[in-house]
Formats: sequence, C-alpha cells, structure tokens
Amino acid sequence: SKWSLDDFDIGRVLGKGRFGSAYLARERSSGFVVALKVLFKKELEKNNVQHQLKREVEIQYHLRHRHILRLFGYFYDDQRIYLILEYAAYGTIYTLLQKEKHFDEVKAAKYIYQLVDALIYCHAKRVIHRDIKPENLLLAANGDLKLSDFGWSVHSPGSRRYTVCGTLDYLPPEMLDNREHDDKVDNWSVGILLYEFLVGKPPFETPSPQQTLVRIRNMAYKIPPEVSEGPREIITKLLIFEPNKRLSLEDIMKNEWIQQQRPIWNSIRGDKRRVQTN
Ligand SMILES: COc1cccc(-c2nc(Nc3cc(C)[nH]n3)cc3ccccc23)c1
Repeated sequence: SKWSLDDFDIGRVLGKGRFGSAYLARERSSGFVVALKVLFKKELEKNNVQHQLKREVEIQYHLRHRHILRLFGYFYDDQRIYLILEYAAYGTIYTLLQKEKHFDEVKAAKYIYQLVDALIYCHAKRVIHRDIKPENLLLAANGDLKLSDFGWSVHSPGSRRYTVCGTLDYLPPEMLDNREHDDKVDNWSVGILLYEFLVGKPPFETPSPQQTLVRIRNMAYKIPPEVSEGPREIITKLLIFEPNKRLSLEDIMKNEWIQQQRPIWNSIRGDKRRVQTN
C-alpha cells in the first residue's frame, strides 16, 4: 500500500477505543487533516477480531456518503495497523449527549434524519451496521452526523458469531437470541437512539446486563409523558419484536414530525447559506 507513517505529522490523541487510539494527523504533501486510528496487532489477535477489522476496512472503504465517515486507506508496520479516516472535529454524539443531558426535538430529528439517510444508503448495498450507538456517531465541523465504526457491519443477512462486549442497550431481541437477522436490526437501533436523544438514556437501561436482556426480551419500556406524539409514534413503531413489522427507513424520512423539523435545521446552521432543500 502506498501510505506509511512518514507521510503524516501526528497531532494530539483524539480518544481511546477498545483496540487502540485515534490521533489527529496531517498528511504532509497535501496538508490534508485526517484521524489516524492506530490498532495493535497483538490486541486484535488476542481478541480474535482481525477478520472483523478486515471486513470493517473493506466495507467502509467502499461506502461514499455525506453522513458516513470516510476510510481513505490503511497501512501497517510489524506491531500496528493504521486506518486513515475522515476527521470529524466535534467528536462523538455520546459526549455531546452527556453534556446536554438530552437533545431538543429539532436536534434529535436532525440527527435521526441524517443517520437514516446513511442507513438507507448502506441497506441499498446490503450492508447492515449492527452497532449503532452514540459512541459510533461523530459530528463534523458543520454539525453534520457521521456514522462510523463498521467493525460489526456485515452483508445482510447476518448471524452473530462473536460475543457482544459492551452495552446490550441497542441490540434487538433477534440478536440477543443469536438468531439469524437482517437489516431491520438497524431500524430497531434507530428507535433506541431517538428515545435516548430525547429522554437522555436508552429505554431498556438497567444496572446489570442480565436485567437489560430480560427487559428487551419482554419489551418492557415506557416512553415518558414529556415526549410528544410525533417521536412517540416513531419509537413505538420501531421498537417492535417482529423485525418485519418495524417502520421502514423510508417511512421514517417521510414522517410528519421529522419533516416539520427540517426547515429549522438549516436556520440553526447560521443563515450563512439559506439553502432550502425541498
Ligand atoms: C477512538 O477514538 C476516539 C474515541 C473517542 C472520541 C474521539 C474523538 N474523535 C474526533 N474525531 C474523529 C475521530 C475519528 C475516527 N474521526 N474523527 C474528535 C474528537 C473531539 C473531541 C474529543 C474526542 C474526539 C476519538
């Protein structure tokens, strides 16, 4: 591959992930700023996830969409693998949500709209993400959402072969029972996210993974009264046990409440560009 570490000036650490860290970096000849994700081969082998990484690279490398973080390339040396990724200046939605506690309906609708736009593109290419959660949603300098971390993505239909580590909060029943599943798993996660954006925590959250598992299986959740009818309807139509009965991504885009918020998004971005996208 044509890239090497000498092609980059390395800047600050952006953050730490499970298998390595991401650094701000600048490609020397062009001055182009990127995020360099450094993964340790030993760690990957120890967790037996090197083929997941291979699939992540193959899938993300070929996806080109304004709300999907670009993977420009990769290279490696004897201990590490380096992913050359698009740099999103404002970090993760996870951090923003922690800071703001919860989003107002305009912001929640904007992020859901942009995420669903990215997922329609992925599903059209038979790619399911399978790991949609606030930690994997980055924010670009213009405030736009960027879906990242395709480490768990597969070509539909999929079946989970690896133990899920980390939160179960976003997994649909069919993935908990390790049953065969299709792209409707991402529809479920959109419902979880919309709830979490407005309420500040995911619907099935409990102190222990075991209890969370029971609550998901029993569909034991309540939408607080302060959530208005528009988002309430979308959440209720996405958090459905039977995958094929869940609201389609297209129907989310057409939803009246989502459409009502759109004119406000453009005005927030500062009326530098009054672009009426109709
Ligand atoms: C593993 O790397 C992590 C983990 C958690 C947060 C960040 C992070 N990332 C980015 N931007 C990025 C990251 C990538 C792959 N492209 N653009 C920006 C930030 C800003 C403040 C705090 C943190 C940030 C990275």
